[in-house]
Amino acid sequence: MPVCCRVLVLISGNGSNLQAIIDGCDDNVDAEVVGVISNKPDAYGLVRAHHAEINTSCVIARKDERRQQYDSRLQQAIEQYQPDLIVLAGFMRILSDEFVSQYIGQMVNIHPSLLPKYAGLHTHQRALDAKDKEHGASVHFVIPELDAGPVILQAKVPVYEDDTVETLSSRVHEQEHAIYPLVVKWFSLNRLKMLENQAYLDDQLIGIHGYAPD
Ligand SMILES: Nc1nc2c(c(=O)[nH]1)N[C@@H](CN(C=O)c1ccc(C(=O)N[C@@H](CCC(=O)O)C(=O)O)cc1)CN2
Ligand SMILES: NCC(=O)N[C@@H]1O[C@H](COP(=O)([O-])[O-])[C@@H](O)[C@H]1O
Repeated sequence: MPVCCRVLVLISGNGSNLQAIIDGCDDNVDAEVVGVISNKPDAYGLVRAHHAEINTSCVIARKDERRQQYDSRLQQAIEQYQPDLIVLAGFMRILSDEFVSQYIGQMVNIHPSLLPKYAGLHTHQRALDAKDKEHGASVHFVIPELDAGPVILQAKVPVYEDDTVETLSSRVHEQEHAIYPLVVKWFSLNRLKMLENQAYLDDQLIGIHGYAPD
């Protein structure tokens, strides 16, 4: 029985969020990680995918390659997996506007801050420098503007006076691993409901016109 939601995960590094999503796609979730794409050949997330018997691809940036050229190769790799949901999980490349515009509503990202605070890089250090009392993680839809897409789910953590980037990022990571699998489940349930509604409408059209649209 094919799953309702085919999930493709893009990574650049350790893949702890990938692992949380793999572990979260259990019998209670009608979703499956069908592939992992990395822009770094030594990303440990590729090892995690191999252990889970998930197909992988590497799309490595070439010297002096324009962003659009890279994205075109990335798109070819993505299309092989025919995903319903594309999950950026520590994928450390800014994607071109035309590339992202093809996947609006189908591509999500996890960002280590309480967006709209601290878009971009080095978020934990920035929160410490600002002496913030709270920090966290955000899952958002990806749009061309960096880290500016509609937020789907956030998790907050306290910031302690003796925190370092290491202690704070570890506390944020724990919350990331809780919320990202929830977002995958939410997206899968929404897709299932959409497919059921479409089937209902097709049945109604057969009743009215004697046929369903192609
Ligand atoms: N068009 C978009 N692309 C990406 C988004 C987005 O919202 N819109 N989210 C990012 C993820 N991200 C933070 O969550 C992020 C990733 C990478 C960078 C960045 O500056 N990358 C540099 C290279 C850095 C490196 O190689 O270490 C770059 O691409 O030049 C900022 C934020 C994913 N893409
Ligand atoms: N701007 C993007 C960004 O910084 N993403 C961050 O990269 C880490 C990847 O960890 P992982 O490889 O262990 O999932 C995560 O903490 C994620 O929030």
